[in-house]
Amino acid sequence: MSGISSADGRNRKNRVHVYARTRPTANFAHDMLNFRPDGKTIDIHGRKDTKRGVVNNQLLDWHFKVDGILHNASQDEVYENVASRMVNNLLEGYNGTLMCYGQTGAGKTFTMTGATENYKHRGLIPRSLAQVYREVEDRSEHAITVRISYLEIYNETMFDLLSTLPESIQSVPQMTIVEDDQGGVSVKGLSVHLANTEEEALNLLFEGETNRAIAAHSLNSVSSRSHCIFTIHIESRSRTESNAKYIKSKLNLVDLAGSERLGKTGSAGKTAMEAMYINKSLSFLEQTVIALADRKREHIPYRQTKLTHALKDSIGGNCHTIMIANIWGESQQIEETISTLRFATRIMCIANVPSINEYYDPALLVKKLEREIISLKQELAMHDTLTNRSQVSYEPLSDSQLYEIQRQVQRYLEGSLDEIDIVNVRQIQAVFSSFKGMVNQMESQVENKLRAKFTLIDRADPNAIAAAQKAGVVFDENGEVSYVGDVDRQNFGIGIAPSSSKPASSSVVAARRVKSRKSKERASPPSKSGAPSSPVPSTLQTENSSPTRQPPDTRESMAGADATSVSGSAGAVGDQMAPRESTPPLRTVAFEEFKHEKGSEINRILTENKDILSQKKKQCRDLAKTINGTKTEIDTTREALEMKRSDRMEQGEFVNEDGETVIDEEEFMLIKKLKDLKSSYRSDYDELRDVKSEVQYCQKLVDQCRQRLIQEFDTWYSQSFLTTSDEQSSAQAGFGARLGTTYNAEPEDEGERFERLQMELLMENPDSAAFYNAKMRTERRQTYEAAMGQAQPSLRKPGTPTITVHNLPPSMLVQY
Ligand SMILES: Nc1ncnc2c1ncn2[C@@H]1O[C@H](COP(=O)(O)OP(=O)(O)OP(=O)(O)O)[C@@H](O)[C@H]1O
Repeated sequence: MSGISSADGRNRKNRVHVYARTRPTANFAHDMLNFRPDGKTIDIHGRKDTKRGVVNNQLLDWHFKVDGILHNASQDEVYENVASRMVNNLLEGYNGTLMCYGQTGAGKTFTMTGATENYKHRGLIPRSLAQVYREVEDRSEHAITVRISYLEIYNETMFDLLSTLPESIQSVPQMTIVEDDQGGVSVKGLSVHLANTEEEALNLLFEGETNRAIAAHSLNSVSSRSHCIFTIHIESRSRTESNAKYIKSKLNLVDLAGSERLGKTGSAGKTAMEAMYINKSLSFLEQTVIALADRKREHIPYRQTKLTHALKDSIGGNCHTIMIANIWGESQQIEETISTLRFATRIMCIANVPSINEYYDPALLVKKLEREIISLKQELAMHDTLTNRSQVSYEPLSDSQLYEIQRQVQRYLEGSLDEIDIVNVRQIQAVFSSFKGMVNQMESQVENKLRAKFTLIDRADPNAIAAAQKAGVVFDENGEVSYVGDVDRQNFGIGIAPSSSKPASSSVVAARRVKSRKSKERASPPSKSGAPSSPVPSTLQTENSSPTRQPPDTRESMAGADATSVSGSAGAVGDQMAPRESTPPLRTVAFEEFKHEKGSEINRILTENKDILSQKKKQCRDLAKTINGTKTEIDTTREALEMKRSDRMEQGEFVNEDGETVIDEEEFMLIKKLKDLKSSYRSDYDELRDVKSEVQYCQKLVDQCRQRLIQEFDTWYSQSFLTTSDEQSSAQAGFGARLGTTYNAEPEDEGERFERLQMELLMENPDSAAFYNAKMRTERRQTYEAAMGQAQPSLRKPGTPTITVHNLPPSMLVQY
């Protein structure tokens, strides 16, 4: 009978590799051990020996297939075949593990460390170190540090072979195996030594060897009874690229304790105990290997012993792993050989996917990103220069820039500015935040005003509801106000609390104590059925009848809350335009109509001025482009001229009889060109200054026209739709519907009224920026009006001649 042991995944590239190395012996059992010519298959023919027993009585022939057989191989050959590539990979950032496994005396230590007396016999560790330092030297573009650690596991206790040896096992400093987030393993308490040269590294190896615990053993007087892990740690950073990336890798060179079975050693006492620990850890290593090879297994019993735990990240995973199965080819050792090869072929089934261990230094990464930002900014600045947007800056906005943006937003809201100049993202953010700030400010102003006038009734508060009901307020089944009793209407006004003042669930009905109210006639009497049909002002009707309450313009609805006649947000446009006693049209809708009828002349002038303004702005942009082009040409010409001059100086100057320097034609042409360019630069620059002044002036005219249009509209609107003084005062209080809209008989202009209201509101806090802004605006307005004098177009009387921007001397604009 025969059986063949091999790895299921032997054709897979990414798996643990195994080489069988034989210990040379004069008594090699040629009749039992045969190596096939493929250099990979070992045939074993067992003799039935009932006295000694065989590994498996059923099988007499075994065939093991490994990755290579190193029979009578020199240390050099072993290194070249097994370790050389792995060391190369180590320097590239791959982790690697090289293990020697086999029975006591099979040559594990000889393979790993070698014989000290003969240089030729040095093992894998010193040879690996030599190659590491050769590679370090060859990779001068990298700053590579090499560190060494040497761990021994003896009877389940860990020793640091590179620190002072403890006097007894009790005084061994505690070391623990720790795992990081990426599954990496390290031994806490194990010293890791920097080794700058090969010599330093070899010294560490010898120091560790001297410290290695050695127990006398019946089979071999120098046999090691412990597992030893010699680790070379590499950290490599590029010297040329100043990036944050670096690699960190390690190569474990593991000399496992002898794997022979307890019975064979014939040991007793302390040595028997050692053998028990060794067998236990190797048997757990075997279990771990079996579990790792089984892809369905979820739990891998790494932690069962120190050995498997310490090697957790070194067998399989992202690491290159190679095992050398040391065998002793004598007939007496055949069972151990079979056992070793069995284990070795099992470990071949463990898959691994080696990968480079790259890390990022956070501090360097931040620095790198900062540098990248700077260079991107420079690139953007260059781009802006090329596209004539040189005024764009990517630095945080200064206080004065923020103030200017705030001012522009304010003017935009007032309607005196058409566009806000934005050239970069920071400005967009600042504009939005300015809008947000102003909306919040206005909301709280209106809310405060409402709170000053209304009593808010919380729907969740039964006492408040009862008090309101007592006063005549009727609530429907949804808790909405449906009716306000006639008697108490004299004392209570009704409104809806602003949505921002309370959460919707506890939203309130607001009842206001008013001085007097004569508009009872507007409230319809209760219907015949007794239920109040439409007794409340139109706002309430709209609010209550709407099945899903639309979010109206907050300011409009807040203004509406204060007035019985309001510009409601519901209803079709056509409805809004029809003059109704209780519901005037939406101001925006009415304004559109006004612009095309009553205010058409003012609107025409405004449009005309806006067109001129946009023409002037375009002219300004074109001129700036030309000027920038001329400037670039001046620079280039100047540079060429300077080069020409320095050439002339180098060659020696020609001077005529009058002592004047003689220049050649080319230099003369350059001088002439430079002169012409400078002159056109100057004249374009002057023109630009004038056009800029005209733009400023045009802007003012447009602003003024717009103000007049609004003012005229306000007058018309209040005369057409709002009749009683009571209603006018109510509408005035609702100024938030459109900033600064007024309904007085002698209307203030929009700006004045806004300023007045803002001043009133801000008097409580005169230090605030808004107060300062309002004050500044008033002063500016006064200056402006004084400067304009009679030149101001009268927009009240259509047909009055207006002054267009063309007629105004730039000097006057500059003064302004
Ligand atoms: N390939 C080899 N060439 C020459 N000598 C060898 C070879 N392999 C082993 N030996 C010799 O065999 C003896 C035992 O080897 P070694 O100590 O390396 O065995 P081991 O497997 O490490 O044993 P233990 O498990 O007890 O540590 C040593 O004297 C060593 O020099």
